[in-house]
Amino acid sequence: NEWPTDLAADDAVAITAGADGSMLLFPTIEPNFAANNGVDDSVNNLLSHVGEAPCEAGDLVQFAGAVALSNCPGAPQLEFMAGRPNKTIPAIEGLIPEPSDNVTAILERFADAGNFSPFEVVSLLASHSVARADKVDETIDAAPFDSTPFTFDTQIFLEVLLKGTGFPGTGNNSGEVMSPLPLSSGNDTGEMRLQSDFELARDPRTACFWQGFVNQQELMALSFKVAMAKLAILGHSRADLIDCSDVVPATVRTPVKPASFPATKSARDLELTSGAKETLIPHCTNGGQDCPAVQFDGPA
Ligand code: HEM
Ligand SMILES: [Ca+2]
Repeated sequence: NEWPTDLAADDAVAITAGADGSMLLFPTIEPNFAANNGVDDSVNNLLSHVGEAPCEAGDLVQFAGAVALSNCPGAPQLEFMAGRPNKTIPAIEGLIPEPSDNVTAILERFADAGNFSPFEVVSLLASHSVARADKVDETIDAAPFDSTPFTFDTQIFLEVLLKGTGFPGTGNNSGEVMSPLPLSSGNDTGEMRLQSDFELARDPRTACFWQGFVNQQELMALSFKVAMAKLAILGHSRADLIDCSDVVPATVRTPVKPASFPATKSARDLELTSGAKETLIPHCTNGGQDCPAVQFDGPA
């Protein structure tokens, strides 16, 4: 867990006061909450900068996330608003969604935290395109969620739709379900799939948004940027902050390849659900299905 983007989200969602840096200010409390498991590397990495940075911890968390992301091809250049005041008490445990939570709980949590829509929740999960897990399965380190963990692309949205075939490392971990690419080879642990990603990709409330991002790089990156701008200022009023986006580096320009099926996979492995049913064709001139028969008896 090396990416401050994860920290940026965890720090923001645990709103008792929002994106406030409390994760850095209480480094022995919040990073130990179960849902923040794995964020310790990012916190340790940033802690040494708390005193030296010309801003408060909350700003540092969001800024570090934006800078980290700029190293990933395909990522949007995030907005950075500065001026979050420091916080004096840690967040309450239980506010960050767990990978074992169901879709209802996840959507309710995001709606409650910042009025996020199901579309915005799916947009934020583009982050899992550049994510690896250390703590879900303690027997493996840096297990990626898609096959391109250094590229901010739409592979995550495609790969989570594939039929799961096995577990990397060990099975039976809380919040983990079978992934389509579980085989390990040398330092490649095999792909890990979170139960929460699996369910969001298949639930009628979110499946269409999830599928809709596959191979829609621009739409995905822009939607993520917009949702992140909202997440980053949770608990703060935009008017109280100063737009310092100019200090966020431009994203590396390496081109991003279109989404593609990993070797051995094809459209046959897709598990597509949608709330949509085949179009009903009207039977009657009033657009409905029930009207008197239009058959008349006669010689013909
Ligand atoms: C449905 C809500 C979410 C759940 C249940 C969830 C769950 C997780 C879990 C369990 C991990 C692995 C941690 C580890 O074992 O090291 C992880 C990693 C990560 N998540 Fe999420 N997450 C959610 C939403 C988000 C959001 C909103 C963001 C950012 C906008 C985000 C960004 C990341 C990143 C960047 C990592 C990888 C960290 C690394 O590679 O070091 N996640 N997530
Ligand atoms: Ca990726």
